[in-house]
Amino acid sequence: MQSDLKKSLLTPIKTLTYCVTGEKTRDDCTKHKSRRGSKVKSGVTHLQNTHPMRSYQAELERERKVCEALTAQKNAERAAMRTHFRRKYHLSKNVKDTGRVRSGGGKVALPRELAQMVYPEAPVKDEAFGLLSAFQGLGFSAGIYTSNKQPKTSSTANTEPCKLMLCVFCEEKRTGMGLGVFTENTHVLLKGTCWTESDRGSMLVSCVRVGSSALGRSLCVRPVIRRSRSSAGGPRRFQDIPHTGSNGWINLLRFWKDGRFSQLHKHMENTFRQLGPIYREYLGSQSSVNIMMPVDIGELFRSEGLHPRRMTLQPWATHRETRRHSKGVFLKNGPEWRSDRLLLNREVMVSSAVRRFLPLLDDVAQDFCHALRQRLETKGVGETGQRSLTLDPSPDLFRFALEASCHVLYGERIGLFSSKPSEESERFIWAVERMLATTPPLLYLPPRLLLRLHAPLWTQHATAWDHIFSHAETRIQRGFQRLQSRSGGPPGGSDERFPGVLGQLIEAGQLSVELIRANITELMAGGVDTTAVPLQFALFELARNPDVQERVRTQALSSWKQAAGNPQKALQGAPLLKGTVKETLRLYPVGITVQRYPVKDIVLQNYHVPAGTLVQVCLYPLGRSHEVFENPQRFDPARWGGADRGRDTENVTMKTGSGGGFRSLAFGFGSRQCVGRRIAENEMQLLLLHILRNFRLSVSSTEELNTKYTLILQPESPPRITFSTL
Ligand code: HEM
Repeated sequence: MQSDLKKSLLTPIKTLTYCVTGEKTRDDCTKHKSRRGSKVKSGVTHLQNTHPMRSYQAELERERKVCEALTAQKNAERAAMRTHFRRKYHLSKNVKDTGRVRSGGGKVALPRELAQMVYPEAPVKDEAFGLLSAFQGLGFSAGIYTSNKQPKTSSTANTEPCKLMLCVFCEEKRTGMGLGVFTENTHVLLKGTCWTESDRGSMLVSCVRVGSSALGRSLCVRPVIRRSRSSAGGPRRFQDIPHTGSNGWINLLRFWKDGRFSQLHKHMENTFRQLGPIYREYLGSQSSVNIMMPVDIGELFRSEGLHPRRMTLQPWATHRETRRHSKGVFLKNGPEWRSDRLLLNREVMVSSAVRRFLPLLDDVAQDFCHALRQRLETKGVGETGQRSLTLDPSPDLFRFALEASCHVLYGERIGLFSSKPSEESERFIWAVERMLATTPPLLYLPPRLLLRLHAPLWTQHATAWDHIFSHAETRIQRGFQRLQSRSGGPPGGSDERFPGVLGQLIEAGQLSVELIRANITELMAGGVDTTAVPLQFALFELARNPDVQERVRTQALSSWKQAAGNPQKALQGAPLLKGTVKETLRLYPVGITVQRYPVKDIVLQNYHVPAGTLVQVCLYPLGRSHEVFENPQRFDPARWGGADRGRDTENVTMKTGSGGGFRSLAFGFGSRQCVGRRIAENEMQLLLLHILRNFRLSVSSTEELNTKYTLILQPESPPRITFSTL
């Protein structure tokens, strides 16, 4: 019975197997088919039960299980990381985490490097980046350091054991996830990319995840990728631009936690080193593409359009809106900006305007030196005529900048070099400093919400602005009265003195009173710290480079002599003074970025960047880049061509097509560049001229100055400088 049953079942199965495998002749098959007639059909329904199909299905099932296990493991890893970071940063709990960890088998075996990051024994260098890169291998959107779509790499190739590496370019040791060994070109970076010593900028090495080998193993390094600008496929996609993590809020949290806002310039420099000459950054709700190479800046400049736009400083704009003040050129955009800007250019940018205000700046600079000489005589040490005094010059420089601004803008001296400067002026300086310091943290928060909440940060910011406005208002009122009394005077007896930019604007009568007020207040607010701070850096650099100081002095003295008291001629004959200002701003750019929204799609570093993207030119890394400047650490005013008198080689090297220019950008570029540029440049050069004529500068330590960023770049603590009479 049993054997009968076996036979009756096995025979059709065998026959069908032959049909499928072809082990027997086709004839057999057909013979059988014809013999069994309609039964064949029912045989086909059993096809799935045949041996090869069963094994195939079993294999599929095995693979599915492996796949599920891998996914569970991957999810569990992510969950473990999330839990870790949630705990660490006190973020709200996600119920999925425990579920995922359970589905991953309860005990999640993290790759060794990952485990080290989650439970570090010793903090790794550059921890914040380590945390970010921890997400990289997991394909977790919050922290990918290189482009989010990495090219696939064969898992067999170049998977070498991970080790501690030394990057020959930045000479930093790298540890953590994604480390790999790369033999051919000697060095490799774990987080993203690095330029090789021999071919910086074009050879990139990046970490990629290699299929399932990333689970339980480290990431591996793929071979050098040559990035060709003329790649046959055209520019790469915007999404492929390397970035510092796609979750802006996590990035923002990290920025706050690490106090990275005050070191934004250094952060940018490091990020370029790690990711190459272009990267994207998400911070809170903002995102930008950051660049630093002159060739890219040239490209950006050519796409800025007729009404170039910068990133709006929202806290400033909100202050104007809530107080119902008009906005000046700094905050305006479009045709409105352009018409105001053209009128202002006439009063502060064109050479006839410069000729008008130069003598006023010269007066203030000479008075500064006179007051300092007197102080040396009374408080300095040494014999009469050879006195020296060591001091922190920053309070004096702030007073100088305010006095100079008031003289040029209002045509008024406010007596800040007297032994007892007015309290009102001191309060103004304090208000500008407060306003600048409270701006960066407010940039990433909604000011109107803070206003409603009466947040102290917002209150401080708004109060500082109110103070700046009331200071300007008093002077503007006085300016109007002065002009009225002047126009009411006897015919022919009018006062021919320069009435200041304010007076010029009133006389021209093309801007409304409200717009004059808005613009003059902006010029006042923008004109003090921006010049006082670079002057600190300039004095420090001259003091710690005595040879440079001597060369600049020699040229300045001879030019001053020849100019016979004409400040304009004196500056023209001493281009090293201009070089000193440029060199100072190269190393210590006041505003660390210049931003633009291109009006058309552009290609930067062979990546497509759509119109309307916020692109930031990062001035600090640019000024210190070996790619752009020879020996960038050296303070060398002659690099700008001042050694042979009267030539401004910046213009000579300004080859827009090749990006040959676009190296000295502290004042921005194009039609939207700093409107106070001519005031600032001349003010600083004249002060340096008179200081070098009067004093020898020295410092006790030639160590680098630590810097911090509070909307402007400034020394962490002001340098002390010794002034000795010549
Ligand atoms: C060393 C000193 C200074 C530096 C480095 C500096 C830098 C800058 C930069 C980078 C910009 C943006 C330019 C752009 O987007 O292309 C700017 C804009 C501006 N600066 Fe300055 N600045 C300085 C001094 C001054 C002074 C003395 C004043 C006023 C007297 C001033 C008033 C302004 C104003 C009103 C704008 C907005 C211009 C516009 O949007 O049209 N700055 N400055």
